[in-house]
Amino acid sequence: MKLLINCKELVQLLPSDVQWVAGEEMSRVNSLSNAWLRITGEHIADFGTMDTCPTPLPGEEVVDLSGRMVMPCFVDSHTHLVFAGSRELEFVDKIKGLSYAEIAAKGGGIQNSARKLRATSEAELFELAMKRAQEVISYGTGVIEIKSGYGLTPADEIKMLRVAKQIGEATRLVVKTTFLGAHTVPAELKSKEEYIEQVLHEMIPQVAEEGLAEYCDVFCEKGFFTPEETERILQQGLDFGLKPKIHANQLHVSGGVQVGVKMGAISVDHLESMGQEEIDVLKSGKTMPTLLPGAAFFLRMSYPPARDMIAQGLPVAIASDYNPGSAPSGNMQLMMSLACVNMRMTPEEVLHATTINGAYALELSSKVGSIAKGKLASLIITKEIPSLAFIPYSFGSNCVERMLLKGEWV
Ligand SMILES: N=CN[C@@H](CCC(=O)O)C(=O)O
Ligand SMILES: [Zn+2]
Repeated sequence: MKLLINCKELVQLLPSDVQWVAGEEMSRVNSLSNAWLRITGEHIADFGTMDTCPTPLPGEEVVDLSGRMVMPCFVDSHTHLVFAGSRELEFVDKIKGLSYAEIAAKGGGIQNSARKLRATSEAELFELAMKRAQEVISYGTGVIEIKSGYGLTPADEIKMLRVAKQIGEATRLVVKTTFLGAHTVPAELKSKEEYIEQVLHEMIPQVAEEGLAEYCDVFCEKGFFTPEETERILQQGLDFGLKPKIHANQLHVSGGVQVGVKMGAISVDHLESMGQEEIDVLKSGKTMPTLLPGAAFFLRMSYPPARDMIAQGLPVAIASDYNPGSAPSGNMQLMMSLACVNMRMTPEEVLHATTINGAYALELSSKVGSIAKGKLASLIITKEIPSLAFIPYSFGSNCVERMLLKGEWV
């Protein structure tokens, strides 16, 4: 048991039955000043203001957090954390003027990561991913989604998902895994149809049988997979118990949002290219629009229209998209800063987007994403900072002093 006392503020109090926070509501965050919080096992047992602070129980660890805020951990609902090697030479190509599509066309991009991943053993991949996992924890992440998609063969996709699962076993992170075989067509195959057949009839059944993923994702984009192909793949996923997610509308208005909502996708992610029609479609469904400001920043693309979406009553989640090509950072505090500066979201809005709305995108709203009795005690203890707004304001700094994951210090 642990009793945190003299907390400057408990930030983001929301009952466990709140699934997401949308529209105007995103601008308000419930907090409690000068507070205590008790942890029993992995969970938040209770909390209140210091005038009601209970007497510590025998053997209970009491921690004085004067000056520090306590917040729910970040929920990073979209990452490609398992990868081999880096792609900084492509970064230099981009600086010199090549586009994402041009780099992909000359064998770079996802193909480059696939070559590197196939040449890396499961044990090495695990070591690399563990370092990244530890780094993102130090920046406040406690729940993370990890995709496959750099293997592009049955064996290598399976290898990636096994490593992703191992990260959940070797750390106190909550890990959710997503099969993204349809990330691109591997260079060695002549026809896309041949690869789609492999995804449908070899990869999805095997991933499902081994229980390696909960979600199935497709890169729905010109030059990658069409909306019709996306639907076929996601339907096969559904038939095998994998729920849909989509990489949608990153480079073009791709039709991905429409397919996602039609298929009941848990989230559609990226959304750099959006029109009113896509916003209207999202309003008609329960799919979480997930914005990835790190990718827009790194690829120097226009940002998703977060203000329009929120003004029209939608929720939005923010995730890092941590990957070696388009977003080589898993720092969710930096994502908050990018969202505030480039999408004009307020600190309160980005807090909802990186906690409870990310939790919805992983079907975990009743377990994480806010401070509530019974939720997991996966919490950020900040440094001595003046306010919530200081976190996105002080971009590039780490405002996290310590992390508690599932009730334990890490
Ligand atoms: N857009 C597709 N997939 C990744 C990037 C993949 C890569 O360049 O390695 C993304 O989410 O941005
Ligand atoms: Zn991605």
